[in-house]
Amino acid sequence: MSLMCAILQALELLLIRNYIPQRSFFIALGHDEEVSGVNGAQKISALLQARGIQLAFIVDEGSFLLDGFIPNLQKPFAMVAVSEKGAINLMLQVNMTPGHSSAPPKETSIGILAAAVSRLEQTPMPNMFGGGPLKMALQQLANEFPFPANIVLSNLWLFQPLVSRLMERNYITNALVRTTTALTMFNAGVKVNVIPPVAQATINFRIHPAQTVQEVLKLAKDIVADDRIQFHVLNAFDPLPVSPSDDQALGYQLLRQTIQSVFPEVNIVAPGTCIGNTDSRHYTNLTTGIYRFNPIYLQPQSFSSIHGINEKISVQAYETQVKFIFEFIQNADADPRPVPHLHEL
Ligand SMILES: CCCCCCCCCCCCCCCCCC(=O)N[C@@H](Cc1ccccc1)C(=O)O
Repeated sequence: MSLMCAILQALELLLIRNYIPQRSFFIALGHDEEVSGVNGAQKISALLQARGIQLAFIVDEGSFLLDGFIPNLQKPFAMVAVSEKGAINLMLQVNMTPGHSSAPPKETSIGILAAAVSRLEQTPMPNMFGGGPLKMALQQLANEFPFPANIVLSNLWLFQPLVSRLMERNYITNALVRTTTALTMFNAGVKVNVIPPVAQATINFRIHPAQTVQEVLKLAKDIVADDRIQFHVLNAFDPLPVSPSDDQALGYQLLRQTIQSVFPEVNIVAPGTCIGNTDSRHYTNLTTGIYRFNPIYLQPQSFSSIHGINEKISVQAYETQVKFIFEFIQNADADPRPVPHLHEL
């Protein structure tokens, strides 16, 4: 929400200064991002496609200036998400004969389903470290760590098994190395003394970039391993393609340039994966350059306030968001050629 306001406020500032852009900019603000974007972003994207429009790149929310997410890394760094996890909303259902609770059968629909979802929760999907942009990000960050972490991260060919295990230790970095399994809904029973005929549970999987919907469904079926349980895929999509982040990648380099100008204290801009989903996934038909970055600092302690209690942004952080968008639009307008990244010796 704050990013949307910052975009509008930055545009207002540009208008006040009579700014006339050289290239075309499209501002697409969907009204239903939090409930899938099907009637907003998806329709906007279809309309632009019907008008024959191709985009150089797009920028959306989804990643931040990260501060304190990796132990021993003292300084914050900017993570521009060049990919986004896929997702499956899977409904499991058990149908059993209803009856009087005074003489219950050995197993009920609730018991069977509870055991199945518990097996899913207790059996994490495989650790896929090395199969997405994360490895590249850690290699770029290596020199920011003190000894011996710098040596470990510079030699992932040797230490990959160790680092992949360390990433599992907290639930946020864990989400970067595997498909996550979240039990989000459970419905069964309407009366205290009736054995319910139907029990339903919904599981929200977020798919690691190195896996597909079909692979995750197969793993889930193998874990559940109970023919009495029906699988209903409510909706699903594969992880998003990885957008370029090399020296020629216009959108990525413009973000890097603007981050270095607005946040001079940040040394590293690294590519990453967005663990949530954004409206940007509806625009893959218009560009191969999709970048997710919100120019604010995020600390682990404020992560739980996203979609949680007391979600907030400081006035100063909001002002910096506006400044970032204001500069970014002008940087993107200045020169169509990418700004090369200067490697330090
Ligand atoms: C090298 C270590 C780095 C540590 C990385 C830490 C990353 C922490 C940042 C993660 C924040 C992710 C927030 C993404 C915003 C997503 C917005 C959102 O909530 N979208 C909904 C969209 C949706 C999708 C499908 C149905 C309904 C809504 C979502 O649930 O993903």
